[in-house]
Amino acid sequence: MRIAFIAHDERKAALIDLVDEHIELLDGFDCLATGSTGERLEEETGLGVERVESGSHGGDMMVGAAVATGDCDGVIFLRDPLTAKPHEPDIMALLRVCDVHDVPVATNRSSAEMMMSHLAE
Ligand SMILES: O=C(CO)COP(=O)(O)O
Repeated sequence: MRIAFIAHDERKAALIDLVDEHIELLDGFDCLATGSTGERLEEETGLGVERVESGSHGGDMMVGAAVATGDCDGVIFLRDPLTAKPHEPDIMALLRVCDVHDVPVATNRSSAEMMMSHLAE
């Protein structure tokens, strides 16, 4: 099971909380994350992740490529819904490729919790 984690700066604390709460479950998974999200997850939760570029530098597209090639089984992407991002097209492309390949993608804490509960079963 390979899961990708991404959070915009305003949502990183929420993602860290979520990962912390499910750290035992996640330890058994292969985890992928965009640059600063991965750095903070490693430092603040101890979760081992494969880090790709920051979202603003192509990281969302790298996660999208993993989805397209069947190398990613789920994406937790806590987006900031209140701030426009210069790399919005990359974000939309990632969400689209998840839909194209029917890979679950959670974009807020509640849906991410549901994905975690499902993975725990
Ligand atoms: O910008 C991002 C997602 O669009 C996330 O990138 P970082 O994890 O490097 O902050």
